[in-house]
Amino acid sequence: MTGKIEVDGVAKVFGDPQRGFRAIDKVDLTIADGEFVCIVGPSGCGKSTLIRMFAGLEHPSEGQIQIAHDNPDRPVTAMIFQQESAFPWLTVADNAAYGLRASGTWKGAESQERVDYFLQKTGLYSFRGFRPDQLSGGMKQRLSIARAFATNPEVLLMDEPFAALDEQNKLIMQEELATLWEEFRSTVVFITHGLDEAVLLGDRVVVMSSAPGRFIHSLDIDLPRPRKSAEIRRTPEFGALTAELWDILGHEVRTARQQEADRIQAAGR
Ligand SMILES: Nc1ncnc2c1ncn2[C@@H]1O[C@H](COP(=O)(O)OP(=O)(O)OP(=O)(O)O)[C@@H](O)[C@H]1O
Repeated sequence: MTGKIEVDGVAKVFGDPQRGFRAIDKVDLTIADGEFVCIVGPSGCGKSTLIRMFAGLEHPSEGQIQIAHDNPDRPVTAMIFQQESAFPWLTVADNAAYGLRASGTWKGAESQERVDYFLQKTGLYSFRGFRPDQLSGGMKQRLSIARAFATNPEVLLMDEPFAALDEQNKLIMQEELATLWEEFRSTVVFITHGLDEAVLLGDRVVVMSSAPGRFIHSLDIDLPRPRKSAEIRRTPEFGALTAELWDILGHEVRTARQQEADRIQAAGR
């Protein structure tokens, strides 16, 4: 195995293996240890299905996914979803500690220190006695980030984590995530619809085709780090990379829209 994550000939068919819906078609991908990879693609191309397979929540119909588990003291993956995932009956502090406890890697005071550190980093420390329903949407998503980082996973999986946030909060969260990641440099797979978000955060952006999803392009993002959102967005390089991505993706989005229209028409016949 050469990468941290190896995807080898993976396909996903929902329903009957022969006549079911082929969501992902024979994809190959290698992600290096410590690499931040963003995946973009039209709606319905199989991005969530793919990341769910990385998390072990779905299984490939063909091929295999291998994630190197190099350190048994660390969980292999932690996932952050688009939707809030805090337990409403637990305090902020207990929610943040939950991942560590659930993965069986809780080590008393040392773990508590780690949880407190990430509560501080995400600006939630003074809210640690609150319940999730006393937090705003942005704060709840910061709680998910604190919980995931606290587990110190070998691979952090993020499925459109900021999609439900308003634009201002999204910009702040992107920068906060970039800063946190630059400190820890775990391997990250990040699904997004935002091309600017992908260029701002990623070392590499992988583009998926319309369904059935395949990888059709991989773009290295050589922008210097640390990346400060406001500064980097003003650079010509940022604009050029975002435009290059849209040149490739725009065609796929139009194809996906046509597929959708054809499907609706066929269903109405
Ligand atoms: N459990 C399932 N059973 C049947 N079909 C499914 C299932 N899960 C996903 N699909 C289908 O597989 C395709 C890919 O879905 P997926 O959610 O992975 O796409 P996506 O790229 O993440 O979409 P979006 O960007 O809109 O979130 C879609 O057509 C979806 O309807």
